[in-house]
Amino acid sequence: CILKTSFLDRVGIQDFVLLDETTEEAFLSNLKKRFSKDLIYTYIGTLVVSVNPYKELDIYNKKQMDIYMGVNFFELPPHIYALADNAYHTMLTEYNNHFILISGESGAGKTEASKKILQYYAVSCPSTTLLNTVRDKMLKSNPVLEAFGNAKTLKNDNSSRFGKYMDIQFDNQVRITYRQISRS
Ligand SMILES: Nc1ncnc2c1ncn2[C@@H]1O[C@H](COP(=O)(O)OP(=O)(O)OP(=O)(O)O)[C@@H](O)[C@H]1O
Repeated sequence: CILKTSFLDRVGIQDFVLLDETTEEAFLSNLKKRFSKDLIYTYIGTLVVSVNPYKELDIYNKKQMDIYMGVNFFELPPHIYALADNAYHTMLTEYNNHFILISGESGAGKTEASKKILQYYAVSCPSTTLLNTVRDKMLKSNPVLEAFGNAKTLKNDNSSRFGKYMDIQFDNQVRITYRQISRS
């Protein structure tokens, strides 16, 4: 069971900050060790390093979302949901804007990561029937954007041929009220 495996995530070092040696070899060896056990996420403090698994992992579901909801960032094994949850809850406590910057080479998994984050917010944020429309639009806009803006390249069969800036706004009851996507 993946859920159990996640809890018992003891393969390699979960946070590169804790590596004894700060060499490229030690970094890559830790990443490789974790990747061989399908542990694609590793922290560097509050950064998340993600390696594209190129296969479906059973770590993106409602059960996993519930586990990460409202839990301290470092209490559970590294996950993109922990990052999303941390940004959301820091926004609530600090009353200011937050951004998640996703970067990496073509095919690294940036688009997929952004979708996982959106899905997390769609499921975990409070909602109403009216606001569900915003949520649905938020999730359903991706295939349309990809249909027009993606193309097959040597590196990625579904490569985004545009930069993406997503703006998600919340009302005073921290419900998603608006989402805007800008392309460049
Ligand atoms: N977390 C993941 N789990 C399973 N497969 C993934 C994951 N992330 C990426 N992939 C696979 O890798 C492919 C490429 O990922 P993605 O399109 O997100 O890369 P990208 O970094 O956005 O690339 P580009 O810069 O070219 O747009 C996806 O179509 C998907 O098949």
